[in-house]
Formats: sequence, C-alpha cells, structure tokens
Amino acid sequence: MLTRARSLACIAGGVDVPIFLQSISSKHPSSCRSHRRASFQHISQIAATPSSTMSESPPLDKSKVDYSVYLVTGRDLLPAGVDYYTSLDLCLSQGHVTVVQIREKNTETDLFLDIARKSLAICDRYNVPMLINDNLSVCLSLPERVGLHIGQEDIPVTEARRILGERRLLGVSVKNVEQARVAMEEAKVDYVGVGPCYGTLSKAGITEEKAIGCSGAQKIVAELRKDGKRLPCVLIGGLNQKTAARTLFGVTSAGNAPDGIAVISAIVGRTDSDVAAKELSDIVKKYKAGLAASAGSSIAGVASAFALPPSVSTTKDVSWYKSAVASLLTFHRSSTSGPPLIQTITSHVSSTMSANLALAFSSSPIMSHEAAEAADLSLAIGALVLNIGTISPASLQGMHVAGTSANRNLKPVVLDPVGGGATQFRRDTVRGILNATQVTLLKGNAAELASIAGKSDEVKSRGVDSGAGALKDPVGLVRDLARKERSLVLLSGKKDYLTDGETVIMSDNGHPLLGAITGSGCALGVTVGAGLAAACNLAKSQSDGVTSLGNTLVAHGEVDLLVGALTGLLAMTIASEKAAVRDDVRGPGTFIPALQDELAAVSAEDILKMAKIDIVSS
Ligand SMILES: Nc1ncnc2c1ncn2[C@@H]1O[C@H](COP(=O)(O)OP(=O)(O)OP(=O)(O)O)[C@@H](O)[C@H]1O
Ligand SMILES: Cc1ncsc1CCO
Repeated sequence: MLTRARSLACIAGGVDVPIFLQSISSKHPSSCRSHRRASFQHISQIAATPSSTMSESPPLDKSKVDYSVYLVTGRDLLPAGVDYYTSLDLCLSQGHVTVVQIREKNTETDLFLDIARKSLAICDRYNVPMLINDNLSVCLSLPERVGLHIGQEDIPVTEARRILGERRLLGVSVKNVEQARVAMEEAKVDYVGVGPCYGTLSKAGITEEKAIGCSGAQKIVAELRKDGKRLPCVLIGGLNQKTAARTLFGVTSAGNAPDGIAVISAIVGRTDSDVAAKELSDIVKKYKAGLAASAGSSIAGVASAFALPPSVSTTKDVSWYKSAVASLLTFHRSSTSGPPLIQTITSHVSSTMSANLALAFSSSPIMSHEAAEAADLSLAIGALVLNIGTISPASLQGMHVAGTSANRNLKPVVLDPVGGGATQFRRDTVRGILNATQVTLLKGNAAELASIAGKSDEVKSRGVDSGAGALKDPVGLVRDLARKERSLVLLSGKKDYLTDGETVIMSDNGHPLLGAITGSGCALGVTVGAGLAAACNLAKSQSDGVTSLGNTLVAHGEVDLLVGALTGLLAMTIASEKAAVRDDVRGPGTFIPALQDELAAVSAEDILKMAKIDIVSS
C-alpha cells in the first residue's frame, strides 16, 4: 500500500512532492502557523504540476454553474442501512441537485480521497459540478473541474485562491458583510455560502453556532449585489423543505436575491433522496419564478408565487376584517383540536396574569424558558411569545433555542421587546433576538418600536412603559418597520396600529384602565400569539396544512396572519371595554379579574358590534 504522501504525490502527476501529512486539512490550529505555511508551499507545488494523469475532461465553465440546490454530503446523517453512494446517485438522478460539496469531517485523507473520487464519478455521470470541503490536498489531487469550499476557520481565502489558481471553483462561508466583502474583492471567490441562517442544534438542544437569521443574511446578500455586483450565493444553515421558501423570501430585499440553498440532512437524511431533492428544487424554481414575475421589486409578488390563487376576489374593507375576525374567533372558541398551546417566555411580573388571560382566551399557556425542552415543546405549540421584560441569561438562551425551533417547525413567533429603548443592554438583546429568530409579529409600545426603528428621538422611554408624547407618524413607522423586519408589527397605546407592511389597521378599542395596570401589554402579546395560532389552525383545518410561507409576514396564501393578530387584539381591547363599565369595577384592582372574566366571554357578536377599526393605509 502506498503511504499517504506517496499516493498524493502520484495523483498529483507522478512527481514525488513531500507533503506534511498532519496538514492535509486546510483548517489551521493557530499554534502551528509556520508549519502551515510550509504545507501551503508544498501544496502549491502540487498545484503547479502538470495534470497529465488526471481525467481528460475540460475545466468547468464557472459561468454556467447553477447554485439552486447545493447538496453538502454528510455520511453520518444517512438513514440506517442506506449506502452513501446509492443515496448520492439517487438524489442526482433526476437532475434536481445542481452542485455537490463533499464534506468529510475527521476522515483520514486516504479514505476522503477515495470517497471523493468515487463521488466525482457519480457527479460526472449527471454532469453536476463537485467541490471538496476544506481539504486542499484532496482537492488538488483531483481534476481541475473539482472546486474547493472553505470556512472562515480554514486557510485564509486569499491564500486558497493563490494556491488553487483561477480555474478551480472556490467558495467560502461568510456570516457577515465584512467577510463577504473580503471574499468578493480580495480573494475573488466564485460564490459564497451565507449563514448559518438558523442555529444548528446539538443533541442537548442548545444552539451551537450563532445564527445570523434572515436579517443578517439579507444584509450580506445586499452587499454582494451592491453597485451592480453579482457574486452568486447560497443560503445555508437550517434550510429544508419547511424553511426554504420563507427563508429565501425573507432574505430577499429590493431585488437582492440569493441564488439557491445549501442543504445536508434535508436530502441526505431521507431514504427517498430523489424526492427530497425535487421538493427543494421546486421551491427554488417557484421562488425564482415569483422573483422574475415581480421584477424583484415587490415582496408580495415573490410571495404570491407560493400562495394559492384566491377562490373569490374580495376587497378587504373594514366590514371584511370584522367578519373575518368574528369567524376566526368562533372557530378558535369551538376548535375540536383543543386550545392551542402558547409557549411564553416572559417577565416574572406579568407571568401569572398572562397565563390566566391566555386561558380566558381559549388557549393553553406554558410558561417555560428552559432551553433543554424548547426543541421538544416547539413540536406541540401553536405559537411562541418572547417577552424580554425581566430577561436573564437563562431565559435569553431559552429564547434563542425556542425561537430557532419554532422557525424550523413553522410556528408563529411574537416578540415583545419590553423596555427595548430604555438601556443599551435591552437594545442589544432585542437586536440579537431579531437577528437569530424570524419573528412573525413584533409588538411594542411607542418607545419600544421607535427604538427598534431607530427613531428614539421621537419618544423617550425611562423604563418599560411608553414615555409621554406621541409618535409623529405611527402609520409610517409601523409600515416601514414591518417591511424592514419582515414581520407583522403591532404598535400598542391609546390607539393600536397593526400592519403586515402593506395594510395598516388602526384600532380605537381599549380602555385607559389597561394602561393603569402593569402587564396588559405583555398579556396582549399572548392573546395576539393565540390569534396567530388560531389562524394557522384554521388554515390547517381547511386544507392539509400550512404553506411553507405560513409564518411569514404577509397576509396571503392560506394563512391570514393579519386577521389572526387582529383577533387577539380586538378580543383583549373589547374585553377591557366591557370590563371597565361593570358595576363591580371601581379601579385598576377590581378591573383585573373583570378583564379576565370578560376575555373569557368575548364573542363574535361583540366583535361585530364593538370593533372600532379603520384601514388607515393599504
Ligand atoms: N389610554 C388607553 N386607552 C385605551 N387603551 C389603552 C390605553 N393605554 C393602553 N391601552 C391598551 O392597553 C394594551 C396595552 O398597551 P400598552 O401600550 O399600555 O402596553 P405596554 O406599555 O407594553 O404595557 P405593559 O408594559 O404594562 O405590559 C393595548 O391593548 C392598548 O390598546
Ligand atoms: C414592571 C415591569 N418590569 C419589567 S417587566 C414589567 C412588566 C410590564 O411590562
């Protein structure tokens, strides 16, 4: 048997070039920099040797690479009894996978090379470009049409380009705008992997790697498209059949669109890897068709590619919204599937009242901030409510795992950034959550939302309550914020404003006593969460399930999230009006139990009779 050094040298063209075997991988422990540099030099020599013994096929035409469905292999994720090569062949066989990256962690180089060569034979059969993850020497031992993908922990990307030369495909993973800029301008990579969009979960259910979320990915994609640039990019990290559509959609801004998605377990983990690949390919094709149809400019245009065609064209005016809320409330109150479970991570100030008001609103509360059970819980919940009122390190960790898990399982997420503008700590906490979790509805008072929108000068906040003073342009603020954060936005106060980024609904319901008790806003987050869960349940009951875009921002397709949120808002504020006029209510103290009773009783008739809403922008 050849030694590893000799076998690599032979493959490299018969020239016996010494190689430092310990540095086969391009990953570099910082402790052995000089060793690493020496290794790079030797690898460079390999790169410079003629490849006469390599396969004769022509080099890859980089401009023709289609990044739509980019498969990263993972032998450890194969279902029991499934052979790696069989699975690879099957998923490529129908033409739905467009790029393959061979990823082998902790595999000896001999074996890695063997796997890579056999994989290349399969990729060649279907004419699919192939790359090697991380391992320069394995890459250089293969024909020039095989590319290399590296991470930020691997060798510097500029060094990789120098060693590989211009002809091989080179890609790098980036998680921020600066890394994207270096990759694009200094290293002249051919594409970037943008992510992780969602955190990867370990067995303990703890987020291992910090996710950049849709908003982080959106900034990177925008940078890659700035000033007419067009570097291809794929989204990576937590992408699968459930998350792909809304992530592609959520990352797209002003026509800045990613080129595809990179997946591992969504294909590798399936026995029917060909079907899995087709599902993903269909999603990307639909997304691109929607993008083309809308010339990349309209969010709704992209989203509508996924929406079912409306059976009856309806003008959504005030009376439509009132009857839609009344119907949803009736459905929610009488749902045969039982009350939706609302996982609430909230302040200890408002925890009990929020739980009781959830029950009164025909929902089942679970006040858990434990990270270890968040992944399991996310399978059972109807919605997740994140409230930073008395945030601690433990509850923040719970929020990150719960948020990621809810995103994976298409469960609506409400964020209540309590006191969000009051301190730098709270501002950072809110931004961290918004970056890591795709929030379905962002709810706050004037000070909280103004802070997130970067308009704190308009409303000052000293604590968790709104400061005095009104926003100059509440309609513009909520609409712009919804578009920016890709979520519904609910601004609470004397008047409430609810929007999906297109329609803005103003509600004049509610009673000043709500502002005189603590935690009414927190409880409103829970009733709105329950309303979103009810909207998803209604959609499920009407069809087989929720579309992939079910928990994104716009009211389209099967799930009308705007109606869901409005239902939670009107139930709470109308109940407060009914409570405040009761004979037994003499002030804030007696108001709380009356509010609980009235929320339990609020009906479809009350909505139709008492709702004071207006469409202030559409
Ligand atoms: N003066 C008022 N008149 C009518 N309704 C009000 C008034 N003030 C608040 N509300 C209602 O109270 C609910 C909570 O809104 P608010 O803006 O007070 O939340 P918040 O500041 O987050 O509260 P908290 O931090 O105490 O939970 C909303 O439904 C809102 O409509
Ligand atoms: C009073 C208070 N302090 C932190 S959270 C909270 C409840 C109102 O949001």
